[in-house]
Amino acid sequence: MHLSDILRAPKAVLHDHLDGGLRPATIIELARECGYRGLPTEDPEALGVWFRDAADSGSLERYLETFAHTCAVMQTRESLERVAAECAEDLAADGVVYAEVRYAPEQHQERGLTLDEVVDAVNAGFREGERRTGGRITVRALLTGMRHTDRSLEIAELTVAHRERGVAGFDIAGGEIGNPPARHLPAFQHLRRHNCHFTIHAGEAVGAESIHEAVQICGAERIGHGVRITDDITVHDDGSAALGHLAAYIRDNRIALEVCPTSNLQTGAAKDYATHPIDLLRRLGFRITLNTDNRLVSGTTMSREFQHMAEAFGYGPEVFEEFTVAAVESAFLPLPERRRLIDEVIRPGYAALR
Ligand SMILES: O=c1[nH]cnc2c1ncn2[C@@H]1O[C@H](CO)[C@@H](O)[C@H]1O
Ligand SMILES: [Zn+2]
Repeated sequence: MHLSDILRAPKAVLHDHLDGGLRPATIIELARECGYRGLPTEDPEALGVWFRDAADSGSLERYLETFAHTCAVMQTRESLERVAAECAEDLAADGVVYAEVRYAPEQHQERGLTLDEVVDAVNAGFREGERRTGGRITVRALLTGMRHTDRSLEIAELTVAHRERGVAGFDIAGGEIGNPPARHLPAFQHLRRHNCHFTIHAGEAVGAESIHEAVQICGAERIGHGVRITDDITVHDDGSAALGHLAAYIRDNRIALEVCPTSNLQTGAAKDYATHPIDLLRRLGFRITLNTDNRLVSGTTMSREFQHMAEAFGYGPEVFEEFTVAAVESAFLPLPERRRLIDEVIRPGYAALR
């Protein structure tokens, strides 16, 4: 598949962090404006490389340390609005037609913004970005609670309060080790009581038990990463595979895995592209979606993830269409909107490539 076709192919991303995808030049400008002096360099190109290298650490904890620099410059209404608008523009330029972009509102209060002000600013930025791209992209926000803090119930309440205004659901993120999802049960119970969507980062730094807790104890509808579900799968020498009860449950209930290959290589959740579990899971029938996780921190785009997968597994447009349709089917959007995207944008977009 040619690069121009990969770029042109319609894409959907369910797992992209707002604070992991800033333009390096924007970080530098915002740092100057707000007086943040902690950046490792003021050269945009070098800064982009720095993020990728620093995050390429083999550990999720060290990967996450890099976010101190992006969050530091996202503390005002104007900066949040700008970053969100540019996020929508950059995704659209990469051929993304639908995006769920997540961030943790609690990390943007250092200069006195209320949680509602943070959410309103980011939403305004997304609407502005959609407008600038002529409506080529639809963006929804997911509000993230941080696993190591105790504000998840508050963020879940915020999600419910903003659900009619651009917020599609909730997530928890941050260091997985020592912060199991069930610690945030009151947040998930609140969301379920209010019929609100949520996904959970699980099975990235911790194995199948974290995925079990996320799905069976907390009620997650999708799993962020989830690649360590392979702990519950035995592959025999002849290539056949036996699924444990959890793996079978996830597959048989079509619970989407938000797979982010490049991020997994950086955090040590996978060794290399060629042995990344995405292909095994796909062949076994899991609902796979392909995602960026953090475009800046992982030095990636949706097109680059497509390219890596094409090189590693020979995937062509049929597989990318399958991933894209799977993503929209698992999107936190009303069914008619998902159907419209699939029938009017994604299917015709791939047909035009053939
Ligand atoms: O892959 C990941 N696993 C867990 N947490 C993450 C990942 N990527 C980003 N964040 C965390 O989510 C916060 C809100 O967007 C980020 O600040 C970062 O700490
Ligand atoms: Zn993530």
